[in-house]
Amino acid sequence: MLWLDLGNTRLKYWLTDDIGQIVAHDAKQHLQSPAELLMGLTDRFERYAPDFIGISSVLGAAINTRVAETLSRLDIPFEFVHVDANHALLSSRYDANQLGVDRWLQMLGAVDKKKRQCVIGCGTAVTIDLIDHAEHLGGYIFPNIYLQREALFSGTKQISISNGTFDSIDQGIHTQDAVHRGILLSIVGAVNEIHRRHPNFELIMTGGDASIIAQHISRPVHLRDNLLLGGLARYFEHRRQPVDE
Ligand SMILES: Nc1ncnc2c1ncn2[C@@H]1O[C@H](COP(=O)(O)OP(=O)(O)OP(=O)(O)O)[C@@H](O)[C@H]1O
Ligand SMILES: CC(C)(CO)[C@@H](O)C(=O)NCCC(=O)O
Ligand SMILES: [K+]
Repeated sequence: MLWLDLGNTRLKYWLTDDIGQIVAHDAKQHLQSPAELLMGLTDRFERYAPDFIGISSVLGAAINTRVAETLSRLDIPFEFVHVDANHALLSSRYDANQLGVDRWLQMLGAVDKKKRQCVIGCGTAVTIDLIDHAEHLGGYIFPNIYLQREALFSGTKQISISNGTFDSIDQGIHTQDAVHRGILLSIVGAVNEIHRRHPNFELIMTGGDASIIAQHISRPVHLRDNLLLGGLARYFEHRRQPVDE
């Protein structure tokens, strides 16, 4: 199977074998032209000869249409996932027309009907979603640390920080430190506050910046790579052989 994640910044793909093991994967910046990027990848995908392509896209109808046109040339069945607020494995109180399918799939990848869970996605946006025994209660969306830094850079005269590392939440005594530490604290502080408000929810973190953030959380955090991939696989697996759960 071939799995595609068309995110805000990057296109990711995974090829899995019959038992769900990843045999190839990559992530590429798509710079607003994912259909063109995909076009350049079709040779590679053809060589893999997957029997199905499952897709998560948060790029909107116009781009999805162009992606579908590109994939049609491959002669391999493909399907975009749509949020299902009444899914047997995960229901949701969120407006299903608005909920990003990447958030939903990350939750689907993590959901455990016996638990209370807080799924934190650390990609282009940071998302925090609460799930109570397989019911999505709602969540929060933040700009990630780099977007926050860009916002400060472009909205102020005296802050011209465009590089540096996010490695501490102690108070800074230079602009550079104050900016990086303030931004990191905004996310770390939010997660700690979520934990204070929902102490029985297990913290689960995924995405490229998960480890940068997790180090500063005062509670145990389960770092989960590829939650979205897990959600994609679960979604199509469940559809093939629906189980009564
Ligand atoms: N090779 C890499 N390229 C880009 N970002 C990376 C890389 N490795 C780690 N990161 C970190 O991952 C973060 C992005 O996380 P993630 O990969 O989950 O999302 P994304 O693919 O960039 O965003 P989206 O899924 O919304 O397109 C970046 O802010 C960056 O700090
Ligand atoms: C929040 C992001 C940007 C996270 O990638 C994505 O899931 C998205 O565009 N969502 C739409 C808005 C929403 O989820 O309510
Ligand atoms: K937008």
